[in-house]
Amino acid sequence: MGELPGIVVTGASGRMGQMLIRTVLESDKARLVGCLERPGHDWIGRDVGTAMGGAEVGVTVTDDALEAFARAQAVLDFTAPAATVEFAKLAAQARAVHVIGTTGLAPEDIEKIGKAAHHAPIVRAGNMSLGVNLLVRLTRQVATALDADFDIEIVEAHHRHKVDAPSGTALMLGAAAAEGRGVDLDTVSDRGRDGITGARERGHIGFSAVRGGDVVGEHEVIFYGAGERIALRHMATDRALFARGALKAALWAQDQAPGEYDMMDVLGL
Ligand SMILES: NC(=O)c1ccc[n+]([C@@H]2O[C@H](COP(=O)([O-])OP(=O)(O)OC[C@H]3O[C@@H](n4cnc5c(N)ncnc54)[C@H](O)[C@@H]3O)[C@@H](O)[C@H]2O)c1
Ligand SMILES: O=C(O)C1=N[C@H](C(=O)O)CCC1
Repeated sequence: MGELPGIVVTGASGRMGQMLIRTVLESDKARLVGCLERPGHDWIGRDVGTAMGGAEVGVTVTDDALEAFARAQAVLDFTAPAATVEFAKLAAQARAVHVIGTTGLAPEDIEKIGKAAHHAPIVRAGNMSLGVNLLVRLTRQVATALDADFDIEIVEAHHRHKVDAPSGTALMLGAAAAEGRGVDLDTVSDRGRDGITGARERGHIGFSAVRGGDVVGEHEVIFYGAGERIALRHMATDRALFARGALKAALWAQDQAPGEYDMMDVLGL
């Protein structure tokens, strides 16, 4: 049997970074070959196992992305938009699979990532869980079945540290609802209502973001009709869910041609 695929985790000290490192270390299908943090971070030069408060694992945290990617088959990246755009370029250069969980990407970031995908497979999703990706499918299906007599509202809740809103997942759900209705999300999106907003517009899709405490991630799509309502809901209770999905994506993409993929492709939904 050949060597197991080597994985680099970016944003090693982050909430997701640490979860990804644990998931790779516990896996019998992959091995951890590198960990990245931003320049100047106090984990640089330390063994990542001891930096996380445990035993040594023989992987030193670095800020040299290209050197680390050159030793890897895949990069698991849950960091921040500017870092992810740079990592897409470098992972493509190293011909390594790039799994992107980072949310809050601007359209121009996504365009740059698309260019990098000409050289290596990139799997990008605002949510790596099976349940949420199934919820996306169900949302599209319900939105196709119901007309604009039903008002669609998407409500999401996350921990107090989250920096982007609406969440990447909420945007995936909104895109699915818009697709089901055959409309363009950008033209029907209602975000951040405040003040004298006027009555709700028929056919619009509303977004509300709640932030607080240690909520891992909750999403609800509600179709409000006259005298009835339908609610589709997902609750994540453990970040390991996203890390397992990311590793699954990295292993799946080893056999794929360069290009852009999402979790629907990975999960075969
Ligand atoms: N797709 C999913 O399933 C999913 C799940 C959870 C979180 N996320 C997303 O993942 C991202 C990270 O979330 P988090 O809660 O772990 O955030 P976090 O702030 O805890 O971690 C981000 C880490 O990235 C590091 N970082 C930033 N710039 C860097 C650079 N240039 N080089 C190396 N490291 C760098 C930071 O130092 C930090 O350690 C967010 O965009 C979040 O929305 C996605
Ligand atoms: O903790 C976060 O941040 C999460 N971000 C993703 C999103 O924006 O949807 C997925 C859920 C957790």
